[in-house]
Order: sequence, then structure tokens, then C-alpha cells
Amino acid sequence: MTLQPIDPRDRLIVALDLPDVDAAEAMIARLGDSVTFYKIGYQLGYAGGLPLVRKLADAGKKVFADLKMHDIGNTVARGVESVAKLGATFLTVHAYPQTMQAAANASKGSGLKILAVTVLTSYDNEDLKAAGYQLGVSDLVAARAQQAQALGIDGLVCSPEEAANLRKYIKPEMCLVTPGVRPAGSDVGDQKRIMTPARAIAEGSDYLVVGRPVMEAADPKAAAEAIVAEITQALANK
Ligand SMILES: O=c1ccn([C@@H]2O[C@H](COP(=O)(O)O)[C@@H](O)[C@H]2O)c(=O)[nH]1
Repeated sequence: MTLQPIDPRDRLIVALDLPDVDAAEAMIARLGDSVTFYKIGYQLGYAGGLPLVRKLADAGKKVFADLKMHDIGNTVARGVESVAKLGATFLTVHAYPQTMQAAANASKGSGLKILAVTVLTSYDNEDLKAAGYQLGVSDLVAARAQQAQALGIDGLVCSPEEAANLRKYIKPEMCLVTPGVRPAGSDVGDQKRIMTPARAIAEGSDYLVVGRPVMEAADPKAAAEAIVAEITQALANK
């Protein structure tokens, strides 16, 4: 299978983690052509931001609906069908077998790609233990990645720290979407498994999700352009 090359600009997914639609639209205008791929998650989605998925898609942008679905299979399937009608490119579900199976079946033929969230990038081994898991981060990510692949999921959300290992055994067409990306010197915040944009690309990430380092920058457009430049350079060095 020949994989389509991904435009370096499309590899940066900017998380529109903002309180309302007005703030999001002002940010989108400010970012202009520097950003081609946006993510809408809980904060904006629950503040009336889901119609923005269609608006952005109609304006030629790609949209990642980061809704992290997890429910009984029938509810997940109907939810996936609704999101597919919005024109999103990616939708997240948690990496539980029933949930992934329902989402993979419901998205077939729609053009919507399902990403399974393996282990949140704000978790380390201690957090997993506190949540009742016996496996550590790298083993749980690997186990969930294998299940996701077997169930026909299109891609994985993980930290760039896991990308190189996952690349050894997942199909090349399965994409790796990695939050937990921090340009050198920027605040880590609540993220625990992080890498710089250049390192994330070198390790095998396909798409980098970045929120606060762009949203909270004095000049968000310059911040986004600097990350795209770092991605472009890292790809050239590969
Ligand atoms: O494991 C995960 C899954 C999703 N996210 C989301 O990505 C962005 C990251 O934002 P930053 O401000 O760059 O930390 C955010 O919307 C998360 O909900 C994640 O971080 N980790």
C-alpha cells in the first residue's frame, strides 16, 4: 500500500482549547494560513463549539473532534454517525474493545477516521497504578495498540515517547497522533510524557497536537509557524 505524504503544515494540529465560539473564531482569524488542522475538545465542544467543525471543514480546514467517546456500543455507534455528518477528519474514542469495535463499524465508509486514546499523556506509571491498572504505561499502550489494530481502528493517540516502539509493529497506514508536545522552554503544565516537536517527528509521530503553547503565546501565529518550521526541519533530517 502506498501512503500519501502528509503536508508538513497538516502535521500540526492546534487544540482550540478556549472558553467559547467567539474566542475560537478570533483565534482562527489570528492564526490565518499558519494552521490547517484544528482540534475541538471538551472545553469548546461543551460551550457550543461543535458546529464549528462543519464551519471549519467548509472553509477547507481539517478538524479533529477530540470527544474521547466511551459508552455502551450502541451509543458509541450512534455518536460516531453524528460526528461523521459534521465533516470531521478524526474522532477519538477510549481504547476499550467494545467501544473501539462499535466506532470502527459505525465509521466505515464515512471518511471519518477513528483514533483510539491509549493512555492519556498526563498519566505516568503511578497514575495508572492509582487508577487500578497493573500494567505500566508502555505495556498498556502496546496492548491497547494491538487491540486497536485488530479491531480496524485508523490511528492511535499516545505520547511521542511511545511512537518509536509502536512503529515496530503497527501497520504503516495506522497514524500516530501525539499530544504531550512542548517546544523547548515552554511550560509543561499537567503533561507528564512530553517531547519537543522535532523529537516527536524523529520518533515517528505523524501528527502533533499542541494547545497551550500556541493558545497562550503572546503571538500565537508566530508560535504555530515556529512549530511547523521545526517539523519541516525534522522531516528533512529523517
Ligand atoms: O492523551 C491525551 C489526549 C488528548 N490530549 C489533548 O491534547 C491537547 C493538549 O493540549 P496542551 O495544551 O498542548 O497540553 C488537550 O486538548 C488535551 O485534551 C492530551 O493532552 N493527551
